[in-house]
Amino acid sequence: MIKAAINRVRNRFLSPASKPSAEKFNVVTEGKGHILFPEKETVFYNPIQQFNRDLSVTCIKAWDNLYGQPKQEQARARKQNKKRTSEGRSQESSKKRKLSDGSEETVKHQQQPRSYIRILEALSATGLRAIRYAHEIPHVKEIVANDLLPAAVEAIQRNVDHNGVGHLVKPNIDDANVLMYRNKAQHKRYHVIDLDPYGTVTPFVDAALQNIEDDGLMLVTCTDLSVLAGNGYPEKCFALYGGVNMAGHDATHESALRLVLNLLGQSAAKYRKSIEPVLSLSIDFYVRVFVKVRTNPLEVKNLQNNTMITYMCSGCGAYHNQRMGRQSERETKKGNKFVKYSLAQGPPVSQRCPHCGGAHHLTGPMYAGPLHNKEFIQEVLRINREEHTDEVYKTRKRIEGMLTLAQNELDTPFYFTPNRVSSILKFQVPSLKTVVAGLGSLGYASSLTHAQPSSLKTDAPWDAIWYVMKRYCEDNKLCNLEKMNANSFGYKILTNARIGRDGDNNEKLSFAPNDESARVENLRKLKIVRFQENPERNWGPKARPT
Ligand SMILES: C[S@@+](CC[C@H](N)C(=O)[O-])C[C@H]1O[C@@H](n2cnc3c(N)ncnc32)[C@H](O)[C@@H]1O
Ligand SMILES: [Zn+2]
Repeated sequence: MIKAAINRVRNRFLSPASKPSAEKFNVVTEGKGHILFPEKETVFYNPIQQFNRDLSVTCIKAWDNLYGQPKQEQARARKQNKKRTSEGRSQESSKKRKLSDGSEETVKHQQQPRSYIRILEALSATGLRAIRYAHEIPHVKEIVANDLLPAAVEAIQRNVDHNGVGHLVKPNIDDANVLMYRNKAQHKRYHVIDLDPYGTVTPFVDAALQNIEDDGLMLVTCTDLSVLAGNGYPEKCFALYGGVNMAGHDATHESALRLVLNLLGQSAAKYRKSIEPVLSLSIDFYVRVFVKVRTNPLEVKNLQNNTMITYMCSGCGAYHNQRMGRQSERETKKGNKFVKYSLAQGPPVSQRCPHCGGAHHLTGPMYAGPLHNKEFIQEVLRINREEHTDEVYKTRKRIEGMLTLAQNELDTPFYFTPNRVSSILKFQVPSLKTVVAGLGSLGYASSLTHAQPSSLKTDAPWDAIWYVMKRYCEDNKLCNLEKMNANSFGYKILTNARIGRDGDNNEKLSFAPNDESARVENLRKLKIVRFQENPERNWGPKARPT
């Protein structure tokens, strides 16, 4: 039936006699793929997304090395053991080899990794991504490049032919959900599912989660940042993602990531599956998350505790996270350990912010756990450094920069921008290293974030952040209370006697360089490339072609 549909499309748009000739088209090369473009653009292609595609190639390779191949090997070993046991032979998988001096050497049998990876690119447009996966990722067995539009599938077929990857890439015309549910019915699963839609991914999540192999990698883009990170559509954000973003706050881009992960985690739980984010990035005008999915009812029980709501002060930006549930390890009378799940207690804050008196806004629920798996990032960075070149991977430096930042991020949710908090207190912003040193002297860790330049993640509570900022202002005689409006949030913070009441902190606080500030400074000195070089004019999300 699918073949018939493709043939229909092929016959309609591309008669067999009219084999594509490159002269009729402009050729665009990206990575190792070459795409033929008709002069009149009818199918979606955005060159700015090369970063997304370069990164995705590298991440799938990392997934293959860390999880895919080891799992294949385990399965193979299990199969071999079963076979040997049933044949009553020795478990040793080795052979004797005669050496020239007549002695014997034991040779371990090393199996070469076989091609096994099945990839589904559910929303493929030109097929460029699928074609690049075919050219650039080892151990690929099959890639389905699917799109709903006949013109897109015609382009995919043309590009597959032009690239000579017909043995790997299968163009398919279908609604992505219909295709994934049909696959499910036929017990056909994919190791990697890539969802790169216009706008939100929400309509495709349920089907994809049911169509992925255990321990498979799901790659998800959302470009609807006006909803996920803007301040105009809280109701739409809630409807699509089951939570509200931190509108107007510097950390709204991280809350966008956490909302997408919330959607994935909540949806997966319905099918007794859990997600593990291995890399979650806020990039230019979109978010891209990479999650490992597995059937694991025990892990699903952690979802409640791994979900939080966040109270965000509309005055000074202080935030307070509250997990939706509690869990603790207990022991039965017989000494058997078990986990007790219970209700969270609250509210953890009052209606008004204790620092500035501003109103608390409720945001979330959203994902509360770590955004990345550091081992995974390390492998992506290794591949990027050792196996890729600038010639093919034009965004290689940016991958290095962004992932180095991500790798060094603290796991604690959100961040603040010293620039913003200084403007609330109305004094000139201290350097990042000064703020980090101050927090470090009180025993708190800090890091940069990939999501926002000149911003700090810290495990310090807001009491400590405001205390450090206030003391810096006082010690350097920068405060100008007389000139401040007594109703302003800054004035209220500077005159708030509660902040810094802890005498211990008063003595410990120092802005002299320390290990924390040295670590953050070293990272800043790496001259990290966060933004894509030479973006084209008016670059950004692209509209659907008409
Ligand atoms: C943003 S583009 C994909 C870009 C592509 N992944 C790349 O890297 O260049 C989104 C594509 O999804 C297709 N699409 C939209 N809704 C769909 C659906 N329900 N099923 C299948 N394809 C769909 C559109 O025709 C469009 O080609
Ligand atoms: Zn406040």
